[in-house]
Amino acid sequence: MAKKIGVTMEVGNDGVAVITISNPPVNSLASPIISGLKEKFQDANQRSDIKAIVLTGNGGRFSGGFDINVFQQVHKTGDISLMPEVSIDLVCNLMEDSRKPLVAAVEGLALGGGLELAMACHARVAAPKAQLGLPELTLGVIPGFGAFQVDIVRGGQKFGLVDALVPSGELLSTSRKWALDIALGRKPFLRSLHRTDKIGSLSEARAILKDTRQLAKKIAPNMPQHHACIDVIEEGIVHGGYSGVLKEAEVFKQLVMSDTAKALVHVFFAQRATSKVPNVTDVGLKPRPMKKVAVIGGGLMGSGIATALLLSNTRVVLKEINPDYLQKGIKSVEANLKSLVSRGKLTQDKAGKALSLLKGVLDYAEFKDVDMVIEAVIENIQLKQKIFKEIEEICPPHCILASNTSTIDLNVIGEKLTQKIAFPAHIMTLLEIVRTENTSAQVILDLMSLGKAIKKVPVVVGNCIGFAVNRTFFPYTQGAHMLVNLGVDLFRVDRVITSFGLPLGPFQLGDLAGHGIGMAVKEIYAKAYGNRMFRSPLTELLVKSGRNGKINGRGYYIYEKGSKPKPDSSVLSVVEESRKLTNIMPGGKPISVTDKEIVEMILFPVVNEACRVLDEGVVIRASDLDVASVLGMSFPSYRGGIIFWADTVGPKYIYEKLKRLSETYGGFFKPSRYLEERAMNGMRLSEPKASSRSRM
Ligand SMILES: C[C@H](O)CC(=O)SCCNC(=O)CCNC(=O)[C@H](O)C(C)(C)COP(=O)(O)OP(=O)(O)OC[C@H]1O[C@@H](n2cnc3c(N)ncnc32)[C@H](O)[C@@H]1OP(=O)(O)O
Repeated sequence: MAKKIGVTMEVGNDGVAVITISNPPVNSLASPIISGLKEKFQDANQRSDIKAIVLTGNGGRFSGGFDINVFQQVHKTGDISLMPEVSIDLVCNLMEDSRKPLVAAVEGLALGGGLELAMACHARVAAPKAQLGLPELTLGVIPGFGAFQVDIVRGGQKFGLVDALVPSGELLSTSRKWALDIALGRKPFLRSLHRTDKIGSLSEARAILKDTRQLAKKIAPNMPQHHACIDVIEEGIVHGGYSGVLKEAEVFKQLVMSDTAKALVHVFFAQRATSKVPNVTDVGLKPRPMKKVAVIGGGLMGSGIATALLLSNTRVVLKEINPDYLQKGIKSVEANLKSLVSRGKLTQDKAGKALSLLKGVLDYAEFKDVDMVIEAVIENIQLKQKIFKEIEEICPPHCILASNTSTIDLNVIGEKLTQKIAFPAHIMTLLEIVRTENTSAQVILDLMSLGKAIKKVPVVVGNCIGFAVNRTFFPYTQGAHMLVNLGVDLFRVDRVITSFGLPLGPFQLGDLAGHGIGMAVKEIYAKAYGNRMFRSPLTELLVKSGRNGKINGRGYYIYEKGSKPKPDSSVLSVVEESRKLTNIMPGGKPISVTDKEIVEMILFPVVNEACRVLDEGVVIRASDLDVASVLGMSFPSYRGGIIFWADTVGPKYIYEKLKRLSETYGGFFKPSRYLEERAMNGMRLSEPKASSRSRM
């Protein structure tokens, strides 16, 4: 059925016009909707049989905001005139200043521009599950339809954003009545832009803005939209609402064209593209429900996975090898739930309900009717092989067998193994679903659906050591070790990388993961990709000196309860030992590098490996790797993900830099064939290949 896109107006006998936005699935404010709204409001204002107006959305959703596809078109064409004029023409002139009262009847989503339209009305009536929000900052822009100005005068969301909350079935009737009451003078006719009663004195406002600017500088240093919104608010406070609206429209257009907006809009669509898997989601299959899932291993990973499943209402059987470990596993699940409750993210009731779905076991008896098994034991090939051999006999034929390994080849773990799913931690949003030759389209679909149910973003990838994310990022630590062995200060490296936008520098990340694990993982990568590894003895020396990382309070940093990690200057003797052993400093003297060079020596090898991942068809499309890098490695989303960023920097530049570095420092930096080809042919890394060599 064709989508019905448009704006309708129906006028009732009571003299109230109901204007309805219709643009499935989220009633986004595409250009025809905006022109439709202008036309209907003009009409309603002119018609003498209309006393008042109600604005609403079709299909149980008010509006998901401005049409983000338009941002994408502006980015592709560079033509800002594609942005329709909304804030003055529609929001101020036709809505705010309308002679007839307007009431928003809000059900479901009212986001971004959608909420702004509701705020331009003279009152808002909402149904209980309405979701109101201004997510524009996550797209690199600010609310551009006048929201900030209205919000300032309203005194923020908590105070009076919604005038009444009514059951869904009464939403329209109450809104109509409310609109008529305003028209008849029984309720106040409030035009927000004219109000000043909720704004404090200028000096108070300036003090708040000063603090907010400092906060934005601290938490969002690389994101211009956070700073811009403070400027726009200030304009409204100092020079009045209309001035604010004009400034907002001007700044909005500048921000739409910014690199940050380009990157964030790319990530928005890239994330949605991950749910489209050729021959899986387009062949009419339906996901099967996962009612009962077994998790083997109650450690950090296993208990995290169990928590996520329980929260999605799935029965979980948690298997451990002895009562002690089982008790620990159950306690970890309880602690995870408790922490959600204490942070206000879960009610006590729901936590209790989730826990009642958990059953701890020490044998496989419960496995005979499970829909899926997720193995989450330590990274030991023999142990994993033994487990899968045992459960293959017991589980029902439809059961999906999955491993949570992050490094081991799935084909080595078990012949009948249909799946690997990676949950880096229960707090991470990425879910890598690794497809082997044995994995059917149905199983992939089932796992994608389960992934969404547990609020993860599933990305389907091919089988290789490290899969998509860990494989792409294995050179991350090595580049950092190379720099330190060349004489660069390790704490400076961490500082430079965090100011680039990663939450942790490579050394602090190593501390967090634990250096014992780091050593084991390094061996696995050395076996698979040894010809392009930089072998640094630093991790081994660190472990030898009793520094296992955060886990024992000491790594490159000192970890004390209740305080931030402190750089440990005594680790420098370990670093010196490593430098002596590698002996790579030219002429025995530390090299001198700029901050930019530090970023390049660490992240260009990552881009190089990402190119191999693309070349081998480990991901379906380049943008999947962007999403995986953002959600799995916390690569800054405002840089668009690893491939998007590399395309912004330029494949030719990266190729030439790596070539020069490889001539000086060896094979670790040698450009890959894919990168070389793209650089030579002036192609972007993200452009699809003519013929694809896929691992899926
Ligand atoms: C001037 C203004 O101030 C500027 C703005 O308004 S900017 C826009 C502000 N709005 C937003 O940021 C909301 C963005 N959307 C979302 O967060 C989520 O899509 C949602 C919460 C609305 C719905 O989530 P969910 O139900 O999981 O569905 P989801 O898969 O994300 O979206 C369904 C489809 O709607 C599309 N969509 C969602 N919001 C859209 C929007 N604002 N514009 C265009 N398309 C949109 C998605 O791309 C997706 O398309 P697809 O099926 O072709 O992939």
